[in-house]
Amino acid sequence: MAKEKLLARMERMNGLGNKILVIDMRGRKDKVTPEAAKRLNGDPETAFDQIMALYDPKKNAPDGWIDILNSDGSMAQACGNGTRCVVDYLSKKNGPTSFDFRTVAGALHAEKLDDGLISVDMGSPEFSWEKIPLAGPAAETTHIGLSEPYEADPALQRFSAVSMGNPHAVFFVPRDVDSYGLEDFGPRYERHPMFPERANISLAQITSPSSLSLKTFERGAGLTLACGSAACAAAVAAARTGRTGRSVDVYLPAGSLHIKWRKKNDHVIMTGPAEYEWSGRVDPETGVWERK
Ligand SMILES: N[C@@H](CCC[C@H](N)C(=O)O)C(=O)O
Repeated sequence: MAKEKLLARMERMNGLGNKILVIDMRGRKDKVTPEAAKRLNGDPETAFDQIMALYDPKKNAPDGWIDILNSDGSMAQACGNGTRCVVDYLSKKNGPTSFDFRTVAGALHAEKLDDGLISVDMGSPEFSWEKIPLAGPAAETTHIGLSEPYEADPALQRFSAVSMGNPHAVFFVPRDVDSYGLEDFGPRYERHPMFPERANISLAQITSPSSLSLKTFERGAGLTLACGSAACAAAVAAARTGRTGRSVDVYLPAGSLHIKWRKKNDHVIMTGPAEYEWSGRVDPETGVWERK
């Protein structure tokens, strides 16, 4: 008789509505495959924005290595909301409150705070066109003119580019972020020839020197209710262009994230909630799953 495959523990969570699956791969040799990701996303019960696959600790990552998969099966270098979900999962299970992970983008430190919120050190932003990356030289990445094809509205023809480990284009808009039809042009902008690795496309409306509203069409996942790395990118771009200070609340449909861009070490600290929904088990190769 064929040996039954050992399923991996899977937690359905969300970070301000950003749909996350945490898959605990510690103690295993196999990997969560892009095929499994696509299958899980195709099922309405497990459809997600990102999978956070937690592997055994590696050098300089005492709490584990994290692979991030988008819902189209592609890999991402950063996921702020997903990182908070991993911290919530581990702090409930084992009790610790301070974590050091690693991803393809490097070290990732996070902490569960006394009030239940979770802070993630998202590292330093990068502004050079090669690192974002953009397709060609841009001396000043604070104000970049989008080449055609673009939307008729002038606010949608100029962006700030930031890498938070992953590529972000932030368009500062004068009106409510919901009034622009991001769902229509997001797919085209995500794959615009100026972004060789595609990009997360955000609309940001400044609402005060310490707050902004944000809507994001995520690379590899589409329109989502929240994107933590985009919140960091928008906050950094806003401060860099003098629109806000370095400490802001970023408002999303399900609540807000606090973003602080530290002067002392250039790191961006994102603080917000994570929410558990349900638990299950999954075959990481095929994406066949069951609810506990
Ligand atoms: N939702 C995430 C960002 C996920 C990665 C992104 N789609 C990409 O491909 O870069 C977040 O909370 O940061």
